[in-house]
Amino acid sequence: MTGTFHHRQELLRREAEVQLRDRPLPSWQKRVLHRFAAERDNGWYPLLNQFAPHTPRQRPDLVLVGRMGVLVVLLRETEPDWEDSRAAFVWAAELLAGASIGSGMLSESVLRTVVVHPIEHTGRKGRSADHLAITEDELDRLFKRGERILTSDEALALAKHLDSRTFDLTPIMWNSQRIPRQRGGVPEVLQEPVAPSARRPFRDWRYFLDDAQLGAVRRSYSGPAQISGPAGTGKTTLALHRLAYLARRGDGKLLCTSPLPWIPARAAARFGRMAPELAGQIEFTSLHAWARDLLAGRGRAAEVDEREVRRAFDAVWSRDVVLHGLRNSREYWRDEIDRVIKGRGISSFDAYRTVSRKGRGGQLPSDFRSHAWRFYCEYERELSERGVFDHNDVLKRALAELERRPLPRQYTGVVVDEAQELTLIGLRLAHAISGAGPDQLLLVGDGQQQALAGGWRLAEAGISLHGRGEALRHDYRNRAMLLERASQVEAINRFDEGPSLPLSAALPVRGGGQVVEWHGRDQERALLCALLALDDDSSAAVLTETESAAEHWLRVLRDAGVAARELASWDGRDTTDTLVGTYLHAKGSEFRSVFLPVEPTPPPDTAEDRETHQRRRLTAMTRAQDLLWLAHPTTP
Ligand SMILES: Nc1ncnc2c1ncn2[C@@H]1O[C@H](COP(=O)(O)OP(=O)(O)OP(=O)(O)O)[C@@H](O)[C@H]1O
Repeated sequence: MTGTFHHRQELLRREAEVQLRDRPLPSWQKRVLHRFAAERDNGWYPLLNQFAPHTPRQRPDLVLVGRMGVLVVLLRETEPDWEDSRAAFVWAAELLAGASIGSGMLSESVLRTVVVHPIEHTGRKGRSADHLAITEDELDRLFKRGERILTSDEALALAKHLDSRTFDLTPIMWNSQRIPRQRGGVPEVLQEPVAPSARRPFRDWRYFLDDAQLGAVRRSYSGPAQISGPAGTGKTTLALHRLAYLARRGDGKLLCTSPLPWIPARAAARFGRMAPELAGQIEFTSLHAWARDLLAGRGRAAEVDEREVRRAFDAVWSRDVVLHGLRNSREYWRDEIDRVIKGRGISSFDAYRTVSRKGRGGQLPSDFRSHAWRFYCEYERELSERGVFDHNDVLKRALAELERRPLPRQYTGVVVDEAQELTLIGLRLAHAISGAGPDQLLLVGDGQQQALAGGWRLAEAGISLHGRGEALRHDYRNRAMLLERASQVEAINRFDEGPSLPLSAALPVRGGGQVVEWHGRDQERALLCALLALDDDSSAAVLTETESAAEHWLRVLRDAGVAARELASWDGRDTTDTLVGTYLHAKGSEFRSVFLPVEPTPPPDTAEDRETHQRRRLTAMTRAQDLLWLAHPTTP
């Protein structure tokens, strides 16, 4: 078998020798081409640049399409400039744009740039941000390593697509007209976008996007833009692809940030699985960490002493008699200060008196604002007496610092994920970091998943979308049954900026799924049994409303011998441990199975607490891909 295989490869090599005999290529380049041509029976289709060996500097000499993707090959005696290798990549990527294969549109992640040097090359080899550099004797590496992204039919269809898009590339050793269609039909490469359907197999997000996603990845936005869409519709996926797209078209830095501190690390883990070579060009950091680093870099105090801040608040709270009477919730008044007064940068009672408090409760007496303002002033006094500042102060100071002295070098682009959780000050800071120029700011979010108090409008931060908003619709995460169940949660969207869709309007890409509505007495036993019955490779999470319930379940799981870890500190890397954490910390994550036990907390007693609870519950439910387990304990 092996002998026959090598014999066949030798025949192909010789055939290639004959075909390329009259091309004025240096002999080492011919050897490389012969080697590539010999891989045809393994489903590799080479396309040679018709100008080779006088290929323009910023073009590939060869493009090779196979099941492992598309190789953009530069045959060079010396190391090319990074601009040349990137430009060759972008040239091939533009030819590929719009190629729809089977179940989706191909993303640029199927392309890799390879620089092949003659054997005597002594310069740098190996992987860099822009390409892999090898010598001709190492070509086997290209064929033997890597995962299969495409079927053979798809590879052929893609090779034909490239052939049809340019006269610069010519097939070697294969001919689009002559290779017969294989039985079962070669998928057509369509120019028309095709919406994904449940009938198609589920594909890898790194290589396949839908037309709405790909359109937004490649679109040129003349100013700030927004991506919205219900849970699981691929907003973060799109944002990561866009970061890669922008990174490949320039050498500037990009920033991927979020008001929720754990989101950027999880996004970075995903990006690393998609385009590790570009990771150095993108900063993944929370907005607070970014602000702190800016201040520290400019010699300004920036560390928040959380414990002392809590003490300052508690001191005022313990003295208060009025606010307790209006609403006896420490969290509510903490939010009023953090999210409404300081979070909006309000610095006078007059401004506070008239500010809109959308979603913050209408039943409070009209003079509550003067009490809340006094409370806030006392809190500020406590902070200054203790010589500390809180997270809002860090954002405010960073904003003032940027106004005083802008960044020496602007980011090429800034993506803010979970943008609905920003405070107004946070939004202003993000805008100040990015600037308002073309492609500089992309806000990604979903108002139906808003978990923290908000209530601002983009215009208050000087941002205007002017129609630069897209809403995604196809849910790639939640199987149909789960989506249907989660859509029953009445989660009100208070973040009504740009286009948006409720979860009930999302279209599931994958059918089926399992929703278990457990009724019974012994919730712990039932949950453990269901968890232990999962397949070994099933990622799972137990999600709770409160921190204390999360701690409880972590203990229960560990006591039962289940490998479990805290969700709050999880960075998104693959793990076989069951993750346990709050609904809030579940943002930016997903699991095959999600368990939602019930906890002994009194139900929310105000309309806005109920709203927040519903939005958080919707977020928690939509973390599940295949199985959603919901507890309904019966009292003894
Ligand atoms: N075009 C696609 N093809 C295949 N899988 C996709 C596609 N787009 C997204 N996915 C997958 O769908 C899941 C949800 O994507 P993502 O996390 O980007 O959604 P999201 O809209 O940001 O979700 P949420 O708002 O709930 O956090 C992920 O597993 C992602 O890999």
